Amino acid sequence: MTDSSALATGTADRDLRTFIAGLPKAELHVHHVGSASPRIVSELAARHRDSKVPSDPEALADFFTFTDFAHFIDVYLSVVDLIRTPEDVRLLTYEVARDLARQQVRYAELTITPFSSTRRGIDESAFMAAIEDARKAAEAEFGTVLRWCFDIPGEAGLESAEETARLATDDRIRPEGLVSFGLGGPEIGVPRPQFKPYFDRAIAAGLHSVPHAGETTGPETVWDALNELRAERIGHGTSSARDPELLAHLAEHRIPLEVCPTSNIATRAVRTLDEHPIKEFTRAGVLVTINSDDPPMFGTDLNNEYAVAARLLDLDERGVADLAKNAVEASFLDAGGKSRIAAEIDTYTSAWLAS
Ligand SMILES: O=C(O)c1cccc(C(=O)CC[C@H]2O[C@@H](n3cnc4c(=O)[nH]cnc43)[C@H](O)[C@@H]2O)c1
Ligand SMILES: [Zn+2]
Repeated sequence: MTDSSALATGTADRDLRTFIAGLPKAELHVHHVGSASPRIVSELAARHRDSKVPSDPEALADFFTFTDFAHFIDVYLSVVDLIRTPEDVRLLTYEVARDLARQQVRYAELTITPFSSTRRGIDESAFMAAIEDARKAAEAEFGTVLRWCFDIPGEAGLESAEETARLATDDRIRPEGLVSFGLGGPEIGVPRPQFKPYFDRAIAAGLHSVPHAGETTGPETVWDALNELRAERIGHGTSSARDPELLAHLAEHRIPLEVCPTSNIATRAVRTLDEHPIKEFTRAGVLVTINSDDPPMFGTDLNNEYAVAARLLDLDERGVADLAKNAVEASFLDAGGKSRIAAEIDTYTSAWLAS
């Protein structure tokens, strides 16, 4: 783990970390390829030796040190290049689910960029079969429920938007686990409104709208995501803190932010953790959810992100449990699924506090 958590190592903090490790959780903003652990990356790099990605896990830590957001995307795409066959896709998905289950993640919405795989020659039906096979195996073997968000890699242009919308809305292709439609990649020079027709199609097909916005650009991008793409949650939304009217709107309309603190430092979207606007969000009454984004690439995991948030928001166990319940509330689970995980969080917290 990086020292991004900057937690003091006192007994109370160790206890809080132990509490977090056992707490049932939901993860709403985590990328498929960005979740490949050093072990998975090494295995894939060993399978595909012409790649520039190091197969030595130690060398990976250096490789995963980013100078800025553009450098991060460059490195990200070199890992995408390691996923070449349906078997690679299945391995990645299944192992990501195993890592989530180890952290007591009961439910995760995994952001997948199918365009990046289909344009590299993976057959679309084989791709969908691989993720679905891994999803069913993960639920049966680990008890972790996975759902998919298909995102447009914005910088790849409208061709990628068309392909992603087609894969997400064609009943003969779209996978059963698909619940939402997103937009990722760089924001600078990639205006959100151009993607409106694709989001309209996805929403008409029953998918939820969850674009990234305000990660590397200002609050106007978040407004565009709300007004043009009909966003129901915002990926990151970091720059919303600069616009009090926007914060009030997010709070009033219960539009959750998917906050990923360590990611924002690793990509240099925010300078230091102490400057992270998470406290402004909670103060304004915005529903904050805690997420890990691309955990191994950022030297973190979801448990560490909760510990970071607990420090920044000065939370005890009950406060952390409330954050975990925010994610359940903001998820696209049905009412029964939400109540089950929320009840599990309450039972776990009460037992912990009574012990
Ligand atoms: O796949 C391609 O061929 C391709 C061509 C041009 C551009 C792109 C992308 O921009 C891919 C971006 C990729 O990054 C993912 N991602 C992961 N973490 C984040 C994040 O914190 N913010 C934004 N995007 C992120 C995203 O899901 C895309 O798959 C691809
Ligand atoms: Zn993201």
